[in-house]
Amino acid sequence: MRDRLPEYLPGLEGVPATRSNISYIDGQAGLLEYRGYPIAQLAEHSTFEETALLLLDGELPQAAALEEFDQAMRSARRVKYNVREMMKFMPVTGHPMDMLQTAVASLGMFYPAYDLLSGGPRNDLDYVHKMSVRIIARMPTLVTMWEHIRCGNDPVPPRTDLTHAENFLYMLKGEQPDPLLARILDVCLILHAEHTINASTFAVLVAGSTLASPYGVIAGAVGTLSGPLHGGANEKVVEMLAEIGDAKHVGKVLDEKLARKEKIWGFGHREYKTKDPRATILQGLMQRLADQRGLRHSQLFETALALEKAAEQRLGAKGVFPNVDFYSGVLYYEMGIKPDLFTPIFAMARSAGWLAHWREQLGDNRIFRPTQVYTGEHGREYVPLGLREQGPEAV
Ligand SMILES: CC(=O)SCCNC(=O)CCNC(=O)[C@H](O)C(C)(C)COP(=O)(O)OP(=O)(O)OC[C@H]1O[C@@H](n2cnc3c(N)ncnc32)[C@H](O)[C@@H]1OP(=O)(O)O
Ligand SMILES: O=C([O-])CC(=O)C(=O)O
Repeated sequence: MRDRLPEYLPGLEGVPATRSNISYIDGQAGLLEYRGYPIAQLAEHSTFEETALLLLDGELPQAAALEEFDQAMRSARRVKYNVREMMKFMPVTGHPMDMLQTAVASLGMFYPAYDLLSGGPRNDLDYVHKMSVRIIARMPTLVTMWEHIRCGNDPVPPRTDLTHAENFLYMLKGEQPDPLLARILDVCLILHAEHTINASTFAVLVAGSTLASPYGVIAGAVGTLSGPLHGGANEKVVEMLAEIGDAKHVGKVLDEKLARKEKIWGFGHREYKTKDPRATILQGLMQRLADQRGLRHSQLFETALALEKAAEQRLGAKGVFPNVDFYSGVLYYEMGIKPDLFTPIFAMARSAGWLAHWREQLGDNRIFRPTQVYTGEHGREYVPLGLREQGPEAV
C-alpha cells in the first residue's frame, strides 16, 4: 500500500504533465507565445500554413520549406469518396463536432496508419510529418463536406489554387471567398492553433503515449474539445448573447445568472487571470469587420462589449475575464458562419498544435499512467443476488 501520495489537486491545477517547447503562457501578464514568438506578431505577419509549420518543426521556415509544406497541404485536401458515402448514413441532426470526430476516426479505416511499435516508425519524422499534413489538410474538407451533406447538397470539392483559409470558405459557401473574410479567418486559425496543455492537448498526450494511430489520437482530441467548458464555449457564447438580446439588458441578466451560479460562457480560464490576449485580437478583428463592412449595428457585438464591461465589475476580482471563445463566436456569426460550425473551425486550427504535441510526445515517450486517491471500501463480502434485499447480515 502506498502511504505517501502527493497531494491530490482537482483538475490537476498547476501540476506539470509534460515538458514542452511548443508554446508558453504567462497568465498574469496575458502573454502567449508559439515557439517563442508572441501571438500578436504571428497574427499580424504570419499565415496559418506558416504558423502550422512553425508549430510542427519549431522554426520559422525558409521560403522553400514553406512552399513544399503548402503544396503538400494543398495536394492532401481531398478525401476518399467513401468518407462522403459514410456521412450519408448519419442523421442530419448530428452535431458537426460529433461528425468531425467520427470522420477523423474513420480516416484510420480508409488510410491505415503504421503500427507505431517501439523502435519502429514513431522515430520516423517523415512519417509523423506526412500524417500531420494529411490530417491538418483534411479537417476543413471533413467539416464542409458534412455541412453540405446535412443540408441535402453535394459537397464542394477542395481547390488547390487557394490558401487553407480561402479554400475552407470556398468549400463552405461554394463561391470565391471575400479577401477580407479570408484574411480574418486566417488570423483566427493562427490564434486557435495552439495553447499549451489544455484539456484536448492533454488528451492527445495520453492517447499518443499509448502509440495509438494519429487518427485515433486526433479523434479523441476533437471529442475533448467539443465540451462547453473547452472549445464548445464559443457556440454557447452566441446563444447566451442572443438570450440577453439588447445591450441594455446585460446588467440585469448577468446578475440573475450569477445569482443562479450559472456560467458566463466565454469567461474565465485556468491559466489567464487577465484578458486572454487572443480575445483582444479577436475583438479587434470584429471591430475591423464592422468598420469595413459598415456594420453600424451588430447587436451581438454591442451586447458582447457591454457584457465584458459589466462582467469586469462583478468577476474581475476573481481573475475572470473574456477568453478566446468570447469574441470568436461573435466574429464567425458576423462572417455568416453557422454557430454549430464554430467549434469545428477551432478544431481545424488546433489540429496543428495537437499534432505538434503528438510529435513531441513520440520523441520522448512514456505511457501516461497516473495514480488515484482511492476513496472506496476494502474487503467486502460478496452477497448473492437473491440475498441482497436482506442486507449483508443475511450471508
Ligand atoms: C478554449 C477554452 O477552453 S477557453 C475556456 C472556455 N470555457 C468557458 O468559457 C466556460 C466558462 N468558464 C469556465 O467554466 C471556467 O472558467 C473554466 C472551465 C474555463 C476554467 O475553470 P477553473 O480553472 O476550474 O476555474 P474555477 O471554476 O475554479 O473558477 C474560479 C472562480 O471563478 C468563477 N468563474 C470562473 N469562470 C466563470 C464563468 N465563466 N462564469 C462565472 N464564474 C466563473 C468560479 O465560479 C469560481 O468562483 P468561486 O471561487 O467563487 O467558486
Ligand atoms: O488553455 C486552455 O485551457 C483552454 C484554451 O484556452 C485553449 O485550449 O485554447
